[in-house]
Amino acid sequence: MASHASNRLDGKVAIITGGASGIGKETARQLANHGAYVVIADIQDEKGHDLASSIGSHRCTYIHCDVTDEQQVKSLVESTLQSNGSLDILFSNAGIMNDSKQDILDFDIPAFESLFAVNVRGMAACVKHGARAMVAGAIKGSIICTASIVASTGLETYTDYTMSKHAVLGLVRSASKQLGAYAVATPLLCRVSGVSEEEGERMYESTSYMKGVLKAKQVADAVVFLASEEAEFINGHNLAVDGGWAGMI
Ligand SMILES: NC(=O)c1ccc[n+]([C@@H]2O[C@H](COP(=O)([O-])OP(=O)(O)OC[C@H]3O[C@@H](n4cnc5c(N)ncnc54)[C@H](O)[C@@H]3O)[C@@H](O)[C@H]2O)c1
Repeated sequence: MASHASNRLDGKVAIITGGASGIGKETARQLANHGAYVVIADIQDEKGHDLASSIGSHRCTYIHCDVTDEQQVKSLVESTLQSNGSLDILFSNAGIMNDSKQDILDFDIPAFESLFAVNVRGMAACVKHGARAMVAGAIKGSIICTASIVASTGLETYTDYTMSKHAVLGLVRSASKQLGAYAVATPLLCRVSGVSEEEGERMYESTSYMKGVLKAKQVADAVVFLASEEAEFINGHNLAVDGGWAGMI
């Protein structure tokens, strides 16, 4: 069982989509360590259940939720409210990349549609139902979406992924205007990878403007900050956790 790092998020209830792996998994641990009750939502049931039990049933649970299905997203929010009485933090993080390079000359439209179903439609469904719950319950909550550095720039490849992350930025910018007084909505970092973690780290180290490479924990730390009272007046902001990369291009 993980140790309790602080009470910064005591009494807060969080949903993390795509919480069974990678950035979502690390964030689940961090939010729980800071005192939040965490609902991990994912389609990888075994990994999700294992993670929830390693964090501890008093601080975490797993719910199967495919974000491409709006009904499942709605039920996820409803059951979180029913079981925990609140929804204070929504980390909308589930996202995928296609295996193919998706160069525009060989653009695979069905693959693009499947990717958009998760990265864009799923993200919008989560923000919609999370925001509805917060507005209805007069909850001063935080909605945080994982975007990408490719939300602000183009790539030679992965056109569909790049398009989807631009869309996340548009979603957050619009939602933050509409929800204004109620929500903090912040897209986070991204880098593109089709290689192993170690290979990726070596690759990205050469493009980094800082010593070392970006780790999931550093993104999770930013989420903890955005979800905390200290970030109360941050709204509609595109926080780049990228060692200064985006500012240099
Ligand atoms: N890894 C990176 O370098 C990086 C960098 C920046 C941003 N991102 C973005 O971060 C987010 C998390 O990615 P990651 O790198 O941790 O990848 P990951 O594959 O480790 O985690 C993504 C999780 O999303 C889940 N998921 C996929 N489809 C889903 C669906 N339909 N419904 C619910 N859950 C679903 C997966 O099962 C997985 O557990 C994504 O939005 C990704 O685009 C990744």
